[in-house]
Amino acid sequence: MDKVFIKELKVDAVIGVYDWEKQVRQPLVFDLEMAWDIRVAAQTDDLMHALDYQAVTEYIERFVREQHFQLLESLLERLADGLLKEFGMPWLSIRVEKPAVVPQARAVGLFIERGID
Ligand SMILES: Nc1nc2c(c(=O)[nH]1)N=C([C@H](O)[C@@H](O)CO)CN2
Repeated sequence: MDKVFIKELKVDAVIGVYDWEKQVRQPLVFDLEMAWDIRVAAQTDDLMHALDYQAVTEYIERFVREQHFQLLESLLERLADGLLKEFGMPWLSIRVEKPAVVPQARAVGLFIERGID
């Protein structure tokens, strides 16, 4: 299946298990791949038939701004569910990095795949 992707989308979030993390916004970096058959969009040259990566980006920014979780797991599971329902892609993968929060590592994070490719 064809894929639409978003790479290194930076969004500030209130996220974390520790008290200090509930008082600040920390950067998260998202990479997404979303399955989408691009042929109808290509034939019609019409955004209406495309998976609009700008609209997906704005959905993620709004979701992360409005929802506060302790675990990245909680954020990612709900975000994936929301994207599948809102945009109707059959499959997606999301990778999220929390940079510089664990001093020994450049970044930590998660990678999930949901739906059917
Ligand atoms: N699997 C996870 N491990 C940890 C998380 C998380 O969200 N998922 N979060 C933390 C802290 O909030 C961390 O970001 C600061 O040390 C620890 N481990």
